[in-house]
Amino acid sequence: MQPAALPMDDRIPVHVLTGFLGSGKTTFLRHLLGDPGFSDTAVVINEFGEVGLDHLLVREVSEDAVLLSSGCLCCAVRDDLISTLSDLAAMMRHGQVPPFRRVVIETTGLADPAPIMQAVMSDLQLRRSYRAGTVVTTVDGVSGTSSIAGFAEAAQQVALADCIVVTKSDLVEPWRLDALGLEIGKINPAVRRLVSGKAGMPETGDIFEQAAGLQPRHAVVFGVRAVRHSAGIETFTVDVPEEVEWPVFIDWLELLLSGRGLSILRVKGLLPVAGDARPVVIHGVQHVVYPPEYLPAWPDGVRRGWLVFIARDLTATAIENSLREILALPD
Ligand SMILES: Nc1nc2c(ncn2[C@@H]2O[C@H](COP(=O)(O)OP(=O)(O)OP(=O)(O)O)[C@@H](O)[C@H]2O)c(=O)[nH]1
Repeated sequence: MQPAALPMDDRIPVHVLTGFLGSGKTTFLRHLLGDPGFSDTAVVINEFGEVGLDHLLVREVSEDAVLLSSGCLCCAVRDDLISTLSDLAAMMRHGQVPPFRRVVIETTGLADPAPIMQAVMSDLQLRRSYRAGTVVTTVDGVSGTSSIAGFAEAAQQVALADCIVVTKSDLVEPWRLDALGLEIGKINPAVRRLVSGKAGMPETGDIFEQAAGLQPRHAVVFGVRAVRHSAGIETFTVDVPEEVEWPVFIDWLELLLSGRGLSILRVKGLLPVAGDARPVVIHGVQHVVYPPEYLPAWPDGVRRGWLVFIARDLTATAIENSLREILALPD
């Protein structure tokens, strides 16, 4: 006798997009949201740092991004995540947000995805509306091997992935990608692996599940106050109130990351640059400074820059003083 078919689970899947600091989560998420099949996606972004940048970049492709003051999802603000998801479900029921068919949580670069999933799925109320989805982990093609070897967080993100996207393939030789693939295989042998790069992003249709629908999307963003995370990693923000000369700044940043890239895991922010009215988006990941990008306008119309650093075993004061000196910033 054939077993009876299981009833369809029509609850909304909650997917987690994770990956180590600067590995390309937001870039990949923007690529996903640019696919019409993902337009009915609610996005929850959790940032590690005093000021959020990712939601500004995601808003470029998903207009309804909202910033919530919060902390790291895997260790500090699980209750906020639960109430956000519960509010979203209620708002959808009441027609206050466009209907969505999936939720994607972009974690911080240091998050452990397990407690995030567990928090969602162990809440009886939430389980009525949501089911556990897929964990997708971005692994940096440039620095992935050293991050996996040096940071338990990076290895854990690989271990728990259902799908891994190796990013930045345009920046590394194929043999290095193969070597990284071997490292990934040692931790998570069965995982599905995709490769992406600026020149060619992977087909995204079924990355979480078969995408469907063309509804408007809705995004909710978590921001974070300064917190101390594991393994001596700290985050701090330097305000840049005055415009800066680009050549002076970029020389300073390149010098800093080439010398201290092992300690400075991530730097990002918005900069007011002389001769350009737009906010210049700064990205540095370990030793690498990425080409600047631009936002069309300043958030809230205020031309005021800031840089968030995520660093290990490095005093914030040293960097702040050096930046203030080079940019002639007030104390
Ligand atoms: N050349 C190249 N650059 C990339 C690629 N993916 C991401 N980047 C760049 O890498 C930098 C960091 O990318 P993000 O998408 O912000 O990384 P993230 O994982 O969201 O960063 P955090 O949220 O701070 O952990 C940015 O300058 C991106 O433009 C890629 O495939 N190729």
